[in-house]
Amino acid sequence: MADEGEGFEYETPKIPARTAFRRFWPLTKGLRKWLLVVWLCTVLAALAETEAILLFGDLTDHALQQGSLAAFWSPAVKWLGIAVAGALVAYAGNSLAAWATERFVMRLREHVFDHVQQLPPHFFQRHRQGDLLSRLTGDVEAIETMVVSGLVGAASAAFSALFYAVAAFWLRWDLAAATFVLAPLFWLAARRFSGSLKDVSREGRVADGAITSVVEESLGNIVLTQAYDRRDAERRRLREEANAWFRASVRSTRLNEAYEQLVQVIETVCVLAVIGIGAWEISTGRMTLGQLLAFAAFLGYLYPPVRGLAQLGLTVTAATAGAERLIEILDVRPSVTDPRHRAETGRPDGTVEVRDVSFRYPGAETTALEDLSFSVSPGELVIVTGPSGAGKSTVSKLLLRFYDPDRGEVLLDGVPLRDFPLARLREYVTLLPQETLVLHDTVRANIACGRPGASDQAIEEAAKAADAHDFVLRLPDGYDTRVDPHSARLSGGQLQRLAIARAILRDAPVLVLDEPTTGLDALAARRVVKPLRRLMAGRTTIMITHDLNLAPDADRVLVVDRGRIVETGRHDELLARGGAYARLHRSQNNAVLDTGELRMPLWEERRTPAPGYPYEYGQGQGQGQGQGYGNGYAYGHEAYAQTPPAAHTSAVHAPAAHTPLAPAHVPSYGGAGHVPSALPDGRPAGP
Ligand SMILES: Nc1ncnc2c1ncn2[C@@H]1O[C@H](COP(=O)(O)OP(=O)(O)OP(=O)(O)O)[C@@H](O)[C@H]1O
Repeated sequence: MADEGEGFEYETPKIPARTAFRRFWPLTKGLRKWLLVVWLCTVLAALAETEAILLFGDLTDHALQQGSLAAFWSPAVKWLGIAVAGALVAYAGNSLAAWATERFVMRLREHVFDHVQQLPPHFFQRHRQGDLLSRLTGDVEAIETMVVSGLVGAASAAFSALFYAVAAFWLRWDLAAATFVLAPLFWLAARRFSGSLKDVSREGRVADGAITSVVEESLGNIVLTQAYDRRDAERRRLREEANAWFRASVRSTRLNEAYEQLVQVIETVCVLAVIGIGAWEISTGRMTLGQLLAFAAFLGYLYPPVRGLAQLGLTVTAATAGAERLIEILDVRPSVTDPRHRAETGRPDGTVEVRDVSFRYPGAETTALEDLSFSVSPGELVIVTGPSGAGKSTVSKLLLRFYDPDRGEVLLDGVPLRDFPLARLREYVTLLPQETLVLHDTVRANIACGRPGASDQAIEEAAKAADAHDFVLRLPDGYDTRVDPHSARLSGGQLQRLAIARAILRDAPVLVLDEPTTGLDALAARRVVKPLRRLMAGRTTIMITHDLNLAPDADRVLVVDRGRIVETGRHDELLARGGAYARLHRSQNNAVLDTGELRMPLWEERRTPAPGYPYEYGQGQGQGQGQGYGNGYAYGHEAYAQTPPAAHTSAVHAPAAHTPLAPAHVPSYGGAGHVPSALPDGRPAGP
């Protein structure tokens, strides 16, 4: 198994061809009988060729040398019949071989792809995507040349070589023996070249992966490239990798060509030896010209398989370099697997408990989480916040069971997550990740992937609940409009609303939201709040976020720092405490103030005012001054429905001198002046 604990780069293992072959041979299961048929076709084709050669000798001696047309017809008809039968057999054999090899390639690719899809997040952070692509394409094909074509080719070549050799011996054993003395020269030549060829193939495969990576990364970063005019730098990066590939490719061609030419020379020596001995035999009357030509023809047929065997050795050696790269991936074990004894549970209520959890990423030096404990009751909203690198996203990875904790346990309805079948667990716990994940497919398919097989009506209802229906209908083909991850058709906020629709359709009892508003501008962030609320309603929600605008809604806020919970409580309690949370909140609000007018309406009042807290909150009931703001106001608006209005109606204190949002603006936002008159540390909020 690849050691994940050693560091951040994996070392490609060096593997002998035999080990690589054994590793992939099991994938030929079900194809082997067809490979046998292919081999039989090759044997039959070789038999047909042999018969044709013998008929050629017969024709030379009887029809040509004696000038007899009568002696021509019978062998000619036989020859033609054999040629047609041989052609049919060769056609069937080659077609079947192509079918079997392509099936193998598909099977191998699926096998590796399946495996890669189970690998933990850190694997993808440590491997370049382009390199993985090249392994799934070029390297997979290289293995085919070793396992399927290689094997069938070797078996066919070995049979043909043996067969023609026997035929040559049968025709003239002494002449055959003389030529066979030279046969080991082929083997020596192949041996001489194989080591260098393996090295150069390895370099070529690595360079190929690097080129794909550079192209992939560069295209992914095209905006940065163009905006900063990094074309030269990117070209240089490509050229560096391409140079490595160029050198490996030229060296490989040179080696192959040198081997080819050397073999040609050896063959010429053999043919000259045969002609020399043959001329002497004919001069002494021990051989006819027909026999000599037939013998030479056998040699002509014998050399390709002998050469092929040696060449195949080289091909297999080169393919081993690809096999090494695939085995390296296949040896990385998924960090979590399905349990042996599955918990028999129905749909959980959604009680989540994180119990004394510690966790360190494979290969990392420090722990990401340390003795973390908290629990969430069904339907509760818990916000996990903290500074960057505190371990917030790691919590989400453990809740989704991308990893198991090193110590402690994560439980759902009292059952450890590791006892749930993975597929079932991911049905019960839905992740809404930070980056909006979009399939290259239609809008409909993008929503439906939340629940495969969902009806169109269910999809549209989910889209309506996510406030996506209207903009989807405005797309050129409505729900059948195709989108992709870099789609310019949809804004970040719209993509996020599609993701929310997908999560609504999935209807899991537990939701993990990882920074659901990060990366969105203020207006877009506001527009997703209402759909987010609909998504969270009635579900256990753990929201990981820096954005504390939703914190007043939370039943509890956990402040995580350096992998530990440093504070826990309700938003207002924590603010009143004036500790880590209050500092985080303050720093965020400073940033909010910096962004000026647009963000102001995002200021939100608490559900219950914190006594003694130096803030003064504005009201949030304003609705619908333009859609963006209307939704923004929903931040507070839906919360009001659940809490007595009196609790939310602190006076608006938004003096013009304190804020870029002058009083004149306040009414235009529906009176929602959530404007602090002073910062928590007592400084005035305005300039
Ligand atoms: N794949 C990884 N391998 C090793 N260490 C990692 C890996 N991913 C995260 N870490 C480390 O674990 C710690 C917690 O990371 P995490 O991503 O959970 O932080 P976070 O609070 O979500 O940060 P941010 O708010 O910036 O997203 C950090 O020190 C980080 O460097």
